[in-house]
Amino acid sequence: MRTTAKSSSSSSAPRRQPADPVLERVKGPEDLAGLDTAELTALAAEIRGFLIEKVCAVGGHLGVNLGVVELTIALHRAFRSPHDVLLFDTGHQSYVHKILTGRGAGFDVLRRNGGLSGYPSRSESAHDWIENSHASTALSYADGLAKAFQLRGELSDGSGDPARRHIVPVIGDGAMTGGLAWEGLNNLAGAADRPVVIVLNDNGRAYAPTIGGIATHLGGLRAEPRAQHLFTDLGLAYVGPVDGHDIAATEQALRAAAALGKPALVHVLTTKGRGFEPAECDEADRMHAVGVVDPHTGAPIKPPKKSWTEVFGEQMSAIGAERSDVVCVSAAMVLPVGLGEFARRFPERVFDVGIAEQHAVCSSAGLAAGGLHPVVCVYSTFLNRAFDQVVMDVALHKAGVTFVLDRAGVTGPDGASHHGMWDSAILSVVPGLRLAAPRDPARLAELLREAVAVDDAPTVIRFPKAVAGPDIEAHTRMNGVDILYRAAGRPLDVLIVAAGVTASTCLAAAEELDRLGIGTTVVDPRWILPVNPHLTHLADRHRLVVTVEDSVRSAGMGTALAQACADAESTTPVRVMGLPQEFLAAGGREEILEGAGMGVGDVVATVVDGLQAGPRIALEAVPELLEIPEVSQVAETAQIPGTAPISDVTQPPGTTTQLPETTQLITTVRTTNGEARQARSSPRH
Ligand SMILES: Cc1ncc(C[n+]2csc(CCOP(=O)(O)OP(=O)(O)O)c2C)c(N)n1
Ligand SMILES: CC(=O)[C@@H](O)[C@H](O)COP(=O)(O)O
Ligand SMILES: [Mg+2]
Repeated sequence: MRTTAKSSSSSSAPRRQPADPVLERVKGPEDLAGLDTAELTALAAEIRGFLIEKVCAVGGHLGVNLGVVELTIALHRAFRSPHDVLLFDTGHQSYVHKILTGRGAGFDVLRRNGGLSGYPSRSESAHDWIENSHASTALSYADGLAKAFQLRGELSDGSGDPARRHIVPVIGDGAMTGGLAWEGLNNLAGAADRPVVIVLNDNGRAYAPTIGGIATHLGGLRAEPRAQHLFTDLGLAYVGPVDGHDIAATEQALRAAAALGKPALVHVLTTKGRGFEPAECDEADRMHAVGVVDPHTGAPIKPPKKSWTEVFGEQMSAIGAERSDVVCVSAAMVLPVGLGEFARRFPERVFDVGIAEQHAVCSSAGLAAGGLHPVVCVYSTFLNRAFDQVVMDVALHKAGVTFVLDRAGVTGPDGASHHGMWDSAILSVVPGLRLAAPRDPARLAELLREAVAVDDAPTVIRFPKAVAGPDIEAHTRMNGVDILYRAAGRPLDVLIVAAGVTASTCLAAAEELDRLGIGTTVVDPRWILPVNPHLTHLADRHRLVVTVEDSVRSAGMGTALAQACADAESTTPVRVMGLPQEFLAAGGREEILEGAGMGVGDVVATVVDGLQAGPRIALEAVPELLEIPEVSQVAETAQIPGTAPISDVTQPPGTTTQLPETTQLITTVRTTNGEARQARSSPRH
């Protein structure tokens, strides 16, 4: 079957709603059955108007969903969800599905804390079988479900038995560039007795036009549907290509595929951004996803401030001009990761490999072996997929590959799957790997250059989805550790170790702690993993260490430092602050950080609590403390302009830090000859 794409009548503003909107009559997918052709056409227009109005107001995946309006209506007419299983790959195109399954009212709080998720969500609806957002998974889910339903006698066999279920994964052409999709396809195609209806939503783009042989092949099928094609060669029935904006034709194709009783692929052609002129004309990505934008022009409402992504893009471009051996690798996200300028200036040195993070990493090991220095630019959450390649193909081979992880830490509206909170944990176990977290734009520039200078190990730079704040100058740098704050005239009560952008929170906390009379030192190790050995020396000099990082606290910089301190027989307690080992919901970045106990007040409270709970030494009882040689060494190197050197603020004999409560008075100290010794002092009341 072949249909011709209708020309789109696009608008640049929400359409006026008719007096008796069809959409209001559609409370669930079952209400679609009774609609005639004119009503279905009106419904599609109303849904488009709804999407433009709502998504422009709150932000979200606009162009993506405008492209699947008719396809989603056809899917819900051809199949009986949730009895039949609709699986939206990546899940960013599920807005129309949400509208048709009774969730339209939630769009005012789309992607907000407690609001409607931007992706399928099982807690929202029985119509959502999976809650994905990482691409290329739907065919594997479909394969597993088909096997389960077959064993349970529930899988459709094409006979039309209403008790049996169809499984219908909907996957984009971009997602088809991911290796996992082909692993799923291989299994589906090899099981002639497990009919699954694969819907390939081909709009020719991921963000940018889809790359590689698959894209070429799909383009060939668009031009000449009767051409030899690999889907039938693999064993799948092929239906299409069909105009995905023609509801009747698409529904008919879906029904035909379902009746075959064997695995089939329906090739549906759609236009990303369909019906909204600013999106249809947007060369970059057809307004794939937007912030809050004008519903008429598509222009951002607030002029965006310079983001970490932009700072990185500028620096990367400058490095590209300095070093002809530096190349960049992106997994279908050249513009979102900030490589636009680099790509414009050095097009031959940017490789878009498709949505293929594993391949991005492994092929970068090849680029390094070939004498280049690759910089792999991905969102933090998507690196999870390529962990094995980081370990085996980069680290084991001592390949000089730099990873730049955008969207590290709390991201915000995309919710649980998109927070880049696992990178430090998984990378902390990779031998030889160095991980840096810049606290400000100047450090990003500096660390990126340090990273690309390493040619015998993986290096990683992580930064968040946020506005890049002002530079925070250090008072001094000691053995690679930046000393950001040292309370003048106060004892060495607490060492706060700030990872990357948590520096500003820690500095605000230090000022508050100063008001409480607590002697605080704030340092930024810049390279947060592996642990800089100097940190354990600094830890030794303080009564308490508090580490702060915007990644999961159970394994990262803090736990590594605690372990290093224990290995060095330091008795200074280490309190680790970071994100809980939980899936964090959507919301504003600051809101989520506060909710996770990562605010200024939380740092202050942790310090106060730690000092109250930890060991206290009245120094007259332990005169050896003052003889520890490193103290004077620290004093030599650590003088901070405008503040006292660290040795000057070490407590003189006979003094104690003024904290309000009675505390434990036994501790182990290291003496000048390196012995660990238990020291007792009399309680202070
Ligand atoms: C593993 C992974 N890498 C990157 C992304 C980011 N991403 C989201 S949508 C998208 C493009 C998807 O293209 P396609 O599957 O064709 O869907 P379309 O947006 O065109 O409907 C990308 C790269 C992702 N979600 N998952
Ligand atoms: C679906 C997906 O993974 C991307 O579209 C992602 O939502 C983009 O996130 P940003 O908006 O942070 O670029
Ligand atoms: Mg696509």
